[in-house]
Amino acid sequence: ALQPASRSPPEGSRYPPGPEAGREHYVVSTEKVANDLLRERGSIYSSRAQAPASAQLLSDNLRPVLLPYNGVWRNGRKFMHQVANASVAPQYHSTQELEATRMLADLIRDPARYEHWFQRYSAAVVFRLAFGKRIDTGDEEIVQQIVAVNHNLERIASPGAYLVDTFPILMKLPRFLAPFKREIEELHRREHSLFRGLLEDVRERMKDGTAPKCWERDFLENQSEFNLTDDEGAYVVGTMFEAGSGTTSAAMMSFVLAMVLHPLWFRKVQEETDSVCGAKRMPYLDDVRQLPIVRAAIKETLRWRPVTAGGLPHMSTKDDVYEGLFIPANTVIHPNQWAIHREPELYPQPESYLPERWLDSSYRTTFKSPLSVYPNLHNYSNFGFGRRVCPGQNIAERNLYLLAARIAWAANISKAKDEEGNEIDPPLYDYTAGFNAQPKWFPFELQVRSQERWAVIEEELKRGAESDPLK
Ligand code: HEM
Repeated sequence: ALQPASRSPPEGSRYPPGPEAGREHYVVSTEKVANDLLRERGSIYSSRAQAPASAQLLSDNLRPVLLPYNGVWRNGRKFMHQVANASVAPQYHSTQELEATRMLADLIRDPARYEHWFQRYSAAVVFRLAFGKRIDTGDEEIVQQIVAVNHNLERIASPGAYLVDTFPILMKLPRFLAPFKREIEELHRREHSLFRGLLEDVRERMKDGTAPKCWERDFLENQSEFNLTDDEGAYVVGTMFEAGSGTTSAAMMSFVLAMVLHPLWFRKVQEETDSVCGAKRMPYLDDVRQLPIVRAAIKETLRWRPVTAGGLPHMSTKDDVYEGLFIPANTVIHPNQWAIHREPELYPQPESYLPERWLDSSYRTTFKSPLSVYPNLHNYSNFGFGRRVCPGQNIAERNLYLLAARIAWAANISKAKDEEGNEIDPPLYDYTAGFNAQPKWFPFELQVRSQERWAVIEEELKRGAESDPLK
């Protein structure tokens, strides 16, 4: 369950282990050990290794996801919790529902671009919450810039991308001898001015009373309480947006893959949404309580194809002993989610997509009642561990249920057919290697279930546009 990693991070992990010299790495492959160390001993195992290229040069020690266990991280974390949890209150339901309707309409009109729609609308939800702006009427250029920031982070944080992560002594080179410094610092300037620009934009709109309630405004109104500088606050909000959009869309792509490969489960999800909502209205967030099959299908998707497959590594800050094993300070612990979610004692037939393991009481290690509450994603290892656990998990959870329920309610999904009418099986595992593991584009068919349902979507689009506070 706890294996030395001989300095190589697990497959799928895209965050670098940091300066290598003499550093120990352990890969954790059971939930118990991950919880024992990262959660129960959270005061020791909640830091991150500081890779010079991504944490220092690109982020200037401002990006919360990469920060060590220090005061800036703690202050940022408090803010993130507060705003993310406030954002799932009932008055924000319509925000997620409106964007979900838009996504559904675009997906039905042009299913082949499903990757684009998932990305765009996962981003749209967080964009609204973070900056009080609609992504479709907002500045398209800003959206593109944020996508570029994400790409840069992924590239620069990839293990082996920059020699300076292996030999931190290279940081001592003067700028004129270190092209990598000039290159990455330029990228930092760009992302810094983008994040600050978004903050200043809300500050300006607050002056004339046109800034809607959003995370940036919450920050500016309570800045002294959160004890964060303008730069720190801008990075907290900016990187919540960054961490929140790609992850949710990656999970949705795996959900569609699961449904194409398991048509019986897709049928069950459809039957459930039909029995709760009928044909005359689509599912809403308030219906989620009554949709255990939808929740199970999502939970099983995340188990079967965890988004952060290699897990985000934590680093210890003190010497420790675990079951007789000495773990020195500054050890990097990789919670390998791929393995954690395939522990056969907890998940029999781990390679199979079996939503029933969350719904049927004969699955003793996973089933929990009542089904109006379980399954859910609370404390689910997919979102990490302990003090570093994903602060956006509640937002992600609602988005995933809502999108899954609505796709099933609105459309039929099936395998694509070749010219001779034979079904095309999408590959079981052909995933991107990035930080967010997602299936590469695959063909499938998606059609609206009836004109009646399409009319409901169009009506809802109209109604949503009229009542949208950001219109
Ligand atoms: C399916 C969707 C998502 C998945 C699977 C996911 C997963 C994760 C994981 C595994 C971590 C690392 C936790 C650890 O170190 O133990 C993390 C951290 C983080 N996530 Fe998420 N996440 C998702 C959605 C979101 C959303 C919607 C937001 C924001 C609105 C968000 C914001 C963050 C931030 C800011 C961190 C860094 C926390 C820190 O280092 O203290 N995530 N997420």
